[in-house]
Amino acid sequence: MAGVDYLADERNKAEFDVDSMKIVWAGSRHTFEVADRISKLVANDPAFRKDDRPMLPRKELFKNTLRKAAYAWKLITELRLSEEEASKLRFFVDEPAYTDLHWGMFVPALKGQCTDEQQSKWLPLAYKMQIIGCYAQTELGHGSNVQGLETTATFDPQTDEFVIHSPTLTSSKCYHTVEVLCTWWPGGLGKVSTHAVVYARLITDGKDHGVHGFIVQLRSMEDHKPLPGITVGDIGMKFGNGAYNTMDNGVLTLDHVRIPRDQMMMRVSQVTREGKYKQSDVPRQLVYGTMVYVRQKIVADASCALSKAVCIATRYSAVRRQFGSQNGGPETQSAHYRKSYTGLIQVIDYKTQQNRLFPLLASAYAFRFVGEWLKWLYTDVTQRLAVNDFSTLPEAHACTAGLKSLTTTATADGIEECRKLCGGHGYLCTSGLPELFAVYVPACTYEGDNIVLLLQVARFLMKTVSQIGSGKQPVGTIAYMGRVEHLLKSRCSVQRAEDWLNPSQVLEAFEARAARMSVSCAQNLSKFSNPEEGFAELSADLVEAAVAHCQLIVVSKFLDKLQQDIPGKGVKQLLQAVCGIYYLSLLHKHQGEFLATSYITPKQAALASDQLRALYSKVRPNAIALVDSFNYTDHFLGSILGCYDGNVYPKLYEAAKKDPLNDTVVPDGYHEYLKPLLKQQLHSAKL
Ligand SMILES: CCCCCCCC/C=C\CCCCCCCCCCCCC/C=C/C(=O)SCCNC(=O)CCNC(=O)[C@H](O)C(C)(C)COP(=O)(O)OP(=O)(O)OC[C@H]1O[C@@H](n2cnc3c(N)ncnc32)[C@H](O)[C@@H]1OP(=O)(O)O
Ligand SMILES: Cc1cc2nc3c(=O)[nH]c(=O)nc-3n(C[C@H](O)[C@H](O)[C@H](O)COP(=O)(O)OP(=O)(O)OC[C@H]3O[C@@H](n4cnc5c(N)ncnc54)[C@H](O)[C@@H]3O)c2cc1C
Repeated sequence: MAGVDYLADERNKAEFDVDSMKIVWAGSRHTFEVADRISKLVANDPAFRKDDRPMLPRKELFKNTLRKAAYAWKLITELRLSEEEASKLRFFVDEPAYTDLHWGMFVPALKGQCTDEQQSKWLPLAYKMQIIGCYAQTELGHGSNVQGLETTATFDPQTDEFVIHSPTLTSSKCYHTVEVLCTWWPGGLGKVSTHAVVYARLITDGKDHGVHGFIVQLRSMEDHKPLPGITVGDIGMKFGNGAYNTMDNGVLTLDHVRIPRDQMMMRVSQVTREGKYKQSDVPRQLVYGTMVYVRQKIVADASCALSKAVCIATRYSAVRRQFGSQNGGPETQSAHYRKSYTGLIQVIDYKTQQNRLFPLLASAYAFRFVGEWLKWLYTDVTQRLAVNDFSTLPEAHACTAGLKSLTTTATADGIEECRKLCGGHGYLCTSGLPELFAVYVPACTYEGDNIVLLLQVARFLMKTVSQIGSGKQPVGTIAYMGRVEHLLKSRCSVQRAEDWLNPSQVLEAFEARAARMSVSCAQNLSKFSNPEEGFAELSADLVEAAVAHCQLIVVSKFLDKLQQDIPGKGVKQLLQAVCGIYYLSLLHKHQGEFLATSYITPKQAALASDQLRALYSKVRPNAIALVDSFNYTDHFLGSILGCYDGNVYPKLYEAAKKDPLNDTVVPDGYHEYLKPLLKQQLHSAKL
């Protein structure tokens, strides 16, 4: 059967040019070519094998990751890969490792929070990986509440050093009942990092100046042993087999560890030789800058994880057949399927399957485009910060926080839905979906718990509403609040299902819903004499208003994308249909909010559902081509159910045969545990 493409008929149905769509998905022809080349390099190199991951014991798994990371670094240096190529290599190797924290957080923290002089000392070492760093912020007792961190950095003017110390019960500041309040969670900390950016409360002359970042050396550069005063290790196994267990998330206690004064990251504020605390002109929030950077990256990654799951579920839904007539199949079926599956229905043709799958397919595209836009926004804010323009920082914070929350929640839920869409076989590790879910789901928690982040968006929204009428015109993603009077009064003008394809109508519907929910929250808040109390009491409503605002951003960026020139036969038309599925499925899911805010009528909601069904039919023949456009190799997908040729069943059978349990026909343990049991039954039966 080798070489047969069981999805060929599906591919032949496509009404658009897949090669052009691949470029749209990648972002540009150049990005496509880089990704295509690097993905093949990884797929064809046995050193990057990953199918054994779920079966390896932790120590072996971890050592294997160290080997892969060292080998990847060798390739990067020997092949002189550019930054873009190296990051694609990491992406296609598809294994969380300490290098993520080194490149993704340690280096950005040095860049964003160190002075030029400090950068010139630390960055060259980090770039060459002569030091390996992690981002040590979260403590056992504090993660979300960064202001509440209890590790201290006390300046000692005698020696010109900071004394970094983890609090214990003996510390007057400790309000917990555990004995040691250590740093807990940082990736790369447990076993690898030589250095860490540690966040601690800065104390000078007995005064607490709040949380600041410090560069702390953890391990000897000679023998990798922890330096005096430092206790460090791994925090133990995490959810799932393989999965995030390739990462050494760590625990760290610092017992009066001394570091030179110039290892405080001093871009935002400084401590002088005399111990004087000085604040630069830049806002204090820049201490949180690394998180803004990483949240933006996480949004871009969401479309990758979701598209991977959707690719698997879509291909398998076209392969899998259930029920249907036994008397002859549709003419479009391939010879193989005509023979073996005559008349059975491909599960992708069930409307319920489409109703669960196609909105996820659409979300993968939507998150791709909003991720591209967010990258642009982040670049823009960085350029502004460089010339001391801090005006767009609050919006950048709200957008990165909100979109990180929205996209990771939808992606984690979407991966699990894809597992269910694959029926029983989705539960097999060889489907790739259990590991994908286990690796992905902590994204809802790390870099800010998703609810905590939505509450940040809600604060931003409430602030914006409170400034309406003050003369300060809202701009950017919040500009619609400037038209709030109109949005509160307006009514949806849809009369026929097709009217829901009108972009300005759709945009107004999402703007009106978001504006009305925010204004309603603000009105309710104003009834409280203590605003903080009101905010806490109304937080569930505020989170919903924040979600409405973030969904509006995603919808508007997808619609904006469709305004661009998109070359390739049928590509734009298909993307219009995909975009329609994205916003109409949201409208359907949140119908209650659109109706409750009285912007649409029940009749108009019903017309939206009619249009959504019509779009499912439009997308159905293109579904396989739409997931082929992600251009994922079988290695990257790591899924038998999602393999390109659709030859699922023989591969499942072969993989099962290779399971270690099948190494012997009679299992280990038979003689100790089964035989005596069976003998005993035989004996008692005889009695
Ligand atoms: C094996 C093979 C390997 C191959 C190797 C190949 C080699 C590698 C080559 C290349 C590789 C490249 C790889 C790159 C990979 C990159 C991927 C990155 C992976 C990431 C993995 C992530 C791991 C996880 C890390 C973490 O989790 S770190 C810890 C994160 N912690 C949090 O997020 C805590 C959440 N809490 C907070 O953010 C805050 O405390 C808060 C909730 C925002 C509240 O802050 P607080 O000050 O208390 O609050 P407020 O009073 O509400 O706010 C005051 C004020 O500030 C504003 N604000 C708040 N935050 C920000 C901000 N971030 N920016 C700007 N402004 C902010 C807020 O709005 C308020 O403003 P106003 O006063 O104006 O209202
Ligand atoms: C896999 C993984 C990797 C990580 N890597 C790192 C790392 O490299 N470096 C690092 O420093 N940290 C890291 N972390 C830690 C991570 O950043 C924190 O776990 C995260 O910020 C959430 O904080 P928390 O654990 O304190 O959750 P908590 O805040 O304790 O959340 C518990 C619950 O309380 C709710 N909650 C909390 N505050 C509020 C509020 N104000 N209002 C309403 N509800 C609230 C939350 O929604 C949640 O439901 C990692 C975590 C994980 C899981």
